[in-house]
Amino acid sequence: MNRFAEVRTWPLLAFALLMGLQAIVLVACLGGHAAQGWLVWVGMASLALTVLLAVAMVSSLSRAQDKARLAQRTLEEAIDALPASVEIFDEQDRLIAFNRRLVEIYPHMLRHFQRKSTFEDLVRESLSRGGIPEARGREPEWMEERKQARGKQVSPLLQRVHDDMWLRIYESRTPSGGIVGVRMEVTDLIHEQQRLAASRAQLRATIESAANGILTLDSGGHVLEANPSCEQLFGFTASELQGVHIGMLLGAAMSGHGAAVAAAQMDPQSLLGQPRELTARHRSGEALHLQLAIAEVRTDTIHLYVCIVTDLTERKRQEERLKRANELLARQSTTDGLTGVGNRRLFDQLLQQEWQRAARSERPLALLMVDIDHFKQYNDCYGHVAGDDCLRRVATLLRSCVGRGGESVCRYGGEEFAVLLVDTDLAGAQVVAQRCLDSVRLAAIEHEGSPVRRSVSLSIGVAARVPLLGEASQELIQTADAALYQAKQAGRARLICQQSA
Ligand SMILES: Nc1nc2c(ncn2[C@@H]2O[C@H](COP(=O)(O)OP(=O)(O)OP(=O)(O)O)[C@@H](O)[C@H]2O)c(=O)[nH]1
Repeated sequence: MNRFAEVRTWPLLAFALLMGLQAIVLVACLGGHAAQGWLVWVGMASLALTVLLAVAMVSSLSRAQDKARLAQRTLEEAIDALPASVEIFDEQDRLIAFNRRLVEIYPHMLRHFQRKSTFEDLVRESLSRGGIPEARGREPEWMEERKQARGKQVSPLLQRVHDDMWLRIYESRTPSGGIVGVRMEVTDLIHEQQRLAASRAQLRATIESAANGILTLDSGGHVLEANPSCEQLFGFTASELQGVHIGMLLGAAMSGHGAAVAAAQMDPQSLLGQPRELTARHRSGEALHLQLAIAEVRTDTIHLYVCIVTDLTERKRQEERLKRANELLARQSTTDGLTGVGNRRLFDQLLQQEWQRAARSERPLALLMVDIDHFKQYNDCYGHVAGDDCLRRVATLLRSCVGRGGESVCRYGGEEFAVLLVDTDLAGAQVVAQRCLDSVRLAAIEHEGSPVRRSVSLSIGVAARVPLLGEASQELIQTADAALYQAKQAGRARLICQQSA
């Protein structure tokens, strides 16, 4: 229904009736009934009514025209106010109407729009100006394709025009065979899409070439994507990894029930926060040491996790090797190379450390200064190589006598050993010293040149005390040394105990 130009039919019917009545009157008059006065009156009345009706119809027509003009102006203004361009072509594809936006999009084409040009003329003009970049170099073919598709497109056309402006073009055919076209400018949208595509490509390239493994997980912790580093790290292809739960991947260092429990407990949400170190297994079964950092990505429509996996396996191996080398170095730096017991440096450290500990705890600390008797004669008699061997044997015997792994036996210098006994008073130290004497005696290491007896013997000076805070540890050494001197003086192969002052 046309809301703007409503035409009423009853005035036309009334007009026709009145005209008929007048015709009847006219026929009656001409037929000799002129004398009939009432007939004249009827004729005049119907004439007057006809005139009134005609006047009413003319004014109604004029009002209808005003209404129609108003409606058309409203329509034109509304179409002009649209943010999209509107163009209407008749059935011969001639432009018959367009709005202001079309001129804004193609200001250089105004002259052609006003001339009621055909669509083909307009497109040719655009092509001649190079206004359609996608057609450059193949204008005739492009024109043909465009004509073929004209008004038949199922989805809108996306077209780049002058000044890198992008348009989305909707075309539809009207029932009378014309075409209505609507062009919406989508330059901002396309530029945004281009920027997005560029940054997506950049991100993809970064992920693909990253040295770290990168995994994306769904909200339940299942792998969505894995980069090549991840494939290399775990020995599985990206498609094999897809759908695998993160717990299965990282809890693989365990086996059996433990692994299943760990997998179930490994909720990505619980892994958020500081990067953490985890163990896993390569497809080959090789143990992996990994660092895992997880970030959450949550928008209105997306909820996923991005995991950065760093392979620490080689670094851990190197650290382990370095640790072992350092331990060896530390052991070597405190071990006597000949006998394998502690060296003088270790003895100094131990004495200092235990002296202070004993002072703090007010517990006694004992020291045995052990010297092989007439060792010069031993060397002279059996040679230095045998002398070295004798030193090794005595060191081993001493270690076996002190207990606690014998770690407190140190070579003090030459053929002299020092034995530090923690938490041991003079009586306890005496027992240990006697054990040492007996042990060497029982070993019966031949010593032809000894004036004491025909086997190796020891002289031991024993000292013990509860140290006072701030007191120097040298005091203990001096006392033990003095006791050793006394043992030598008294004929060797014996021990002398001396309570430290
Ligand atoms: N084979 C060997 N001999 C050593 C080593 N260190 C020191 N000596 C020897 O030990 C001997 C110590 O001799 P002295 O200090 O005279 O003492 P001693 O002969 O044992 O006499 P007393 O201690 O008085 O019983 C020296 O001949 C040193 O050369 C060593 O590492 N290997």
